[in-house]
Amino acid sequence: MTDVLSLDSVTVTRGSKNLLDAVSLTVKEGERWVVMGPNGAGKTTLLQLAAARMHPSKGTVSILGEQLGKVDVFELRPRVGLASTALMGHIPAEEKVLDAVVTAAYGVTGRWREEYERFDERRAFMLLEQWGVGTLLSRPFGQLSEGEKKRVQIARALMTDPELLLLDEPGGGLDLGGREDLVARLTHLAKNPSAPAMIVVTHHVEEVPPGFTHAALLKDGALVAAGEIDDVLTAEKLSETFGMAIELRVDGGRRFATARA
Ligand SMILES: Nc1ncnc2c1ncn2[C@@H]1O[C@H](COP(=O)(O)OP(=O)(O)OP(=O)(O)O)[C@@H](O)[C@H]1O
Repeated sequence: MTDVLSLDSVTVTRGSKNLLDAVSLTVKEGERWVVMGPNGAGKTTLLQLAAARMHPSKGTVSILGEQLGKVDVFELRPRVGLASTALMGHIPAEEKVLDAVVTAAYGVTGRWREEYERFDERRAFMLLEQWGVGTLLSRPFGQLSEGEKKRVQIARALMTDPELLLLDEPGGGLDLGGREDLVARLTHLAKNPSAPAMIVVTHHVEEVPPGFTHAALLKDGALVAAGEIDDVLTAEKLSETFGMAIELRVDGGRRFATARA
């Protein structure tokens, strides 16, 4: 299988701090990855690299066969779908939901011309429907609930039919129903063989959709473990990553973690 993303001894330094420290990781076509680690571990930094929105200080990053530093990132970015709260912050509050999705086809976050291709509008609508927010298409984006915004964000990330999909904490701020709905939709997407390779950052093992194939655990910018999900999401490795004794329960393909009493 082809490499979709490859990090080779990647370090990202800001001031005297290494946000990522000698990280090597390869994601192949068809794989579904989850990235976990404590606050400040470097998860978002990793996704920013994968989205061609940051360059490494040391090491090499190759995305879809193109090496960062040797490629025009503006040509590469539409091939990678990114959904993150930071990106969501760039969508103007008054932007209509449909436009918030359509504009991804043009690599912008605000509607900047009156007429978009009908094809793009149809695709945006189809994606909004798929993510259960089709009825909101005319609402201003800023008025949506957190859960609705998350789904619109994912629809937006899929707009360009990306070869790599990156979701940064898609379950953040969702209520129980919203989280379960998201997990079900991601499970469905993960099972689709024509869906892009995926990397999902999450804080909670409960949010890991069944069917995800790989996991990476980060701590202080370094990888604790990376590889097949059952080898990585273990009580022992989660305990090491989070610095506390963790008990893990697996039930119906879902995982549940608590502190060991
Ligand atoms: N420009 C910067 N200069 C200095 N430190 C930074 C900079 N950007 C991020 N950091 C720090 O780098 C570390 C990693 O940040 P990152 O956002 O990648 O972590 P994260 O694992 O996504 O955290 P969280 O779970 O809290 O979202 C954090 O300690 C953060 O404060």
